[in-house]
Amino acid sequence: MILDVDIRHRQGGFALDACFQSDGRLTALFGPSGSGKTTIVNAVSGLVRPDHGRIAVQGRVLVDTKNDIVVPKHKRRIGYVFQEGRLFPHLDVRYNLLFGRWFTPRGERKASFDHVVDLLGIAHLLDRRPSTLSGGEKQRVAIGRALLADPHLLLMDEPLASLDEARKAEIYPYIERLRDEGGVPIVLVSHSVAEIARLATSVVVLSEGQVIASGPAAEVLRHTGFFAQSGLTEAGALIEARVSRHDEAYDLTVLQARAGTLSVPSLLHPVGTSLRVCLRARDIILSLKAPEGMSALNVLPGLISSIDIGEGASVDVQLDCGGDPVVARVTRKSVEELGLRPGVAVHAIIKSIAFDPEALGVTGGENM
Ligand SMILES: Nc1ncnc2c1ncn2[C@@H]1O[C@H](COP(=O)(O)OP(=O)(O)OP(=O)(O)O)[C@@H](O)[C@H]1O
Repeated sequence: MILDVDIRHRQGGFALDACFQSDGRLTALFGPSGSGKTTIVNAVSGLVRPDHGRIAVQGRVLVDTKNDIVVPKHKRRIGYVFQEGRLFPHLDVRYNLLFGRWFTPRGERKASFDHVVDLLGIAHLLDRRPSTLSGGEKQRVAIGRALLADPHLLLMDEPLASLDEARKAEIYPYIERLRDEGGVPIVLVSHSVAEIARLATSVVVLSEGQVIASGPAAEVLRHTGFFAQSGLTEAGALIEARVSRHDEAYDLTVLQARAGTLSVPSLLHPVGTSLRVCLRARDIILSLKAPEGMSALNVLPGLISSIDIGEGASVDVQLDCGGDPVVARVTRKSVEELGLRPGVAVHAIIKSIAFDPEALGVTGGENM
């Protein structure tokens, strides 16, 4: 197990009671403001000492209050990347990066400087001072500095929150590479379901200091009810698809998933690239018959596997489309009127516009 957390902690009027395990290469902690994400991250890094409980990282116990174990912060080998990079302004990028190693025992310095620099695409920045870097570049250097300390876990507390959408889009591919090739598991605090849909392999959802869901990203994200307080509109199914061809005449790219073929606005990824696609539940409508005379390009036949009835007018209809899970958020009224129930064959109709290039991530193939 990469991360095993079972802690209780009180601060002011707030009570945290969090229990979850994660084996993911990138675990996202999601929840509304004040739900306890930073408190958990601080307890793992050693900035906060939980009142009760246990924390283990890669099998190594960092906190076990029953047995009076509290490993000091500097011995935990946890990398931390803050919202604002916190680089040393008087050192150039090279020395900021090298600073990361100083606290790691010599025999345990395994991360290769050149590999980390290459992974994060910062070779051309090595002689520059932080004040001359863009926000995204600063964050890449901050991530590099943390990695060069050979951490057992990398904590990222909303590392992209201060960046605009364009800068975020620039840095996502580096986080994907880090997840797939970096060799260090990551915990990412995020407010954005779109970001989680793109990056996470596991998700922990918090609400008022409690864990309300945790598990593989594809499993958690397709239950939109977990995201009711914020991010409901972005939740949906994660599926893997390969670029099968580019249709230049119509500026479209055709993807092949187990569920069927999907046409999306033209992508730059070469044929054969494996992509993670988020099919947002709110962008899908269901039809009992194969639609005709419709402008929607993407129609996936499937069988209803279950219906999640929660509070309110909407429900999640979970489908099995050729082995890919797909979820549609529809009204309870439609469920009744169409006679939807498990086992019924339907067609999921997805508007081409539902494929947001920002929600498409390159996947190493084992990240779902
Ligand atoms: N030192 C403290 N003393 C008292 N209360 C605190 C302290 N630090 C945090 N809190 C409270 O604990 C709760 C959880 O805070 P935390 O920062 O973990 O939430 P969060 O989910 O990370 O929120 P955000 O997304 O806004 O960063 C909040 O209600 C906060 O006001």
